[in-house]
Amino acid sequence: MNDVIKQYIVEKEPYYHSVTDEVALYEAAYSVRMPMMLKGPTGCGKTRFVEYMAWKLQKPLITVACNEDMTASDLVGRFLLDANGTRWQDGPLALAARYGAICYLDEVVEARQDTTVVIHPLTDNRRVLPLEKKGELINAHPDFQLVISYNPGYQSLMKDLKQSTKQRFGALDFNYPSHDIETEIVTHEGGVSADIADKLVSIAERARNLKGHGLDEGISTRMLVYGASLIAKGVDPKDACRVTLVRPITDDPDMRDALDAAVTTFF
Ligand SMILES: Nc1ncnc2c1ncn2[C@@H]1O[C@H](COP(=O)(O)OP(=O)(O)OP(=O)(O)O)[C@@H](O)[C@H]1O
Repeated sequence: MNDVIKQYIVEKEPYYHSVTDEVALYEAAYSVRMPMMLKGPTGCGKTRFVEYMAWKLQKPLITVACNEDMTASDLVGRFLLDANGTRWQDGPLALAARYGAICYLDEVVEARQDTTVVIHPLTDNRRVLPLEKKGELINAHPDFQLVISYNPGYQSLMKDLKQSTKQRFGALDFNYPSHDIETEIVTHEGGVSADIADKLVSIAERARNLKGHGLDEGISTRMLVYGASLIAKGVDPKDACRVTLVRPITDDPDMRDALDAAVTTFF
């Protein structure tokens, strides 16, 4: 394997608790190098899943957190000026395509429209990435795969992937895990007892019922792990819940009261 890409190998097995058959489905998709879309709310395990899969498949993983200022050049690369003149620097997508990594574009819908143009020829049978400024066409390495994440809750008509983009991907649905699995995850990741984790998950379940009734998004597994990690450090559970579960998610006083009530039911 090329030295440039070696640093992106996931050395240690990431902790990932599977939820259904997503591991087998992803393996099958990777075996035919199908571009994949991981759909689901924030903090429900999509990034951890792709890290785990990269480790399992022993393929390097290059992750890009997309944002609205991101341009196609940020993905593809650009000429840099240094003491010796100009030199080309591959962007993360070019690196992955050239040397054979899994490239994970987190929340690609946030990026500007011109970025979707560059992923199109990579995600059909051409599997090429044109570096227009450099005048080069990269034929993707056989190990290359593109994975994107997509949060259906955030999309509006103004900002969504076009059908011509969506239809280039296979998709896996993610959601908050079932009560027992989420309890195991919070126990493991947060370093608390199963009893405490169980209470945190129960609070989240109540809050998730408020989604669409005052809350835009549910309390995520990530937030529960944060809460657990404060409790594991000796913070009073009620305070830990306020800091990690209630305050970040809403400023609405009525919603905060409703969430506080859920916290006091369990702690
Ligand atoms: N199935 C799971 N197995 C192990 N850990 C999990 C799982 N689901 C969630 N987690 C925990 O929740 C945290 C957040 O998950 P992750 O970062 O994968 O979310 P995400 O869906 O990628 O969020 P975002 O869309 O905001 O990037 C992880 O760091 C991990 O601690």
